[in-house]
Amino acid sequence: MEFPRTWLTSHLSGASGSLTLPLQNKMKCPHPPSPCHHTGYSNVGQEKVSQLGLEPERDLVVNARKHPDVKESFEMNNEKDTLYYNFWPEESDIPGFREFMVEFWKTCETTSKHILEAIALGMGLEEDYLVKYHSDGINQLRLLHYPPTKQVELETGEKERIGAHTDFGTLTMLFQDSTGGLEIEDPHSKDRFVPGHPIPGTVVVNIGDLLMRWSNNRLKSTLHRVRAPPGTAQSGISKARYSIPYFVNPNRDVAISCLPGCWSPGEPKVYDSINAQQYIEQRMNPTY
Ligand SMILES: O=C(O)CCC(=O)C(=O)O
Ligand SMILES: [Fe+2]
Repeated sequence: MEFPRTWLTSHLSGASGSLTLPLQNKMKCPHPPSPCHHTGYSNVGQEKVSQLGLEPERDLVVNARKHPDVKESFEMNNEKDTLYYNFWPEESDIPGFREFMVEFWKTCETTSKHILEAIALGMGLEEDYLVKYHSDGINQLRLLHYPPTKQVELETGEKERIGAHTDFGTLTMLFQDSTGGLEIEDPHSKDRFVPGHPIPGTVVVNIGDLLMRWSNNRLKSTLHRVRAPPGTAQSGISKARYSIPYFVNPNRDVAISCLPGCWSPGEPKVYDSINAQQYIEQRMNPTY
């Protein structure tokens, strides 16, 4: 999918500017301790993204957390969300940031609805079939900054920018800068990751777990991660990376059950029905 290049450049650099604020300013809007209230600023080492919410063993979670992701982030939800409301930096520290982000969030929401319409049509459903389950706008915009890190530590996996995971919700629109390092697992070959090279002016669209469940595995939520950028860093220190995922999620009360047309006696339902919010919270819990 193509976005106007100037729009993308100004949003990537403009929004990411908030992460270059001094730490004491960023800490005026800290992420609360609850993993599910996923808004505000998280410093390097606070979050560990993984697949672990799918496995009950607590010691695995504790182990994974010994190698936290080398990234900092600022997350915001719909301004109208009264459950998991937003935390903002002080206006005087970064004038216009809040207004800018709210507009950015809305532009992404409009675009996401077009993508949902296209997917519904492609699956032989009414154009608004999926959009109507997304009317509350439970979407999240996330600014990510991966600071410069020793290249060798990223190459060996001793440190991770973001560990291998699938996204939780319906779909993700991912804006990335030109640094590289995003890798996607080949759906036909387990553990083989291929680079998701940045293409100027485009946004990567990931299918999330809930859409995979909805579609009875016809649409796949692929594992992805961020490792060392390609090429050799002369200094031994890899470049910083900035990216902005926009996570599109169903309304909290939606029961995700196999979509009409995605199952038959010859193609039985793979998943039980699950509540959208319950699934997302199960995945969020081990991350903080
Ligand atoms: O930085 C990236 O490109 C990937 C981010 C990501 O996968 C996520 O936040 O879920
Ligand atoms: Fe992701």
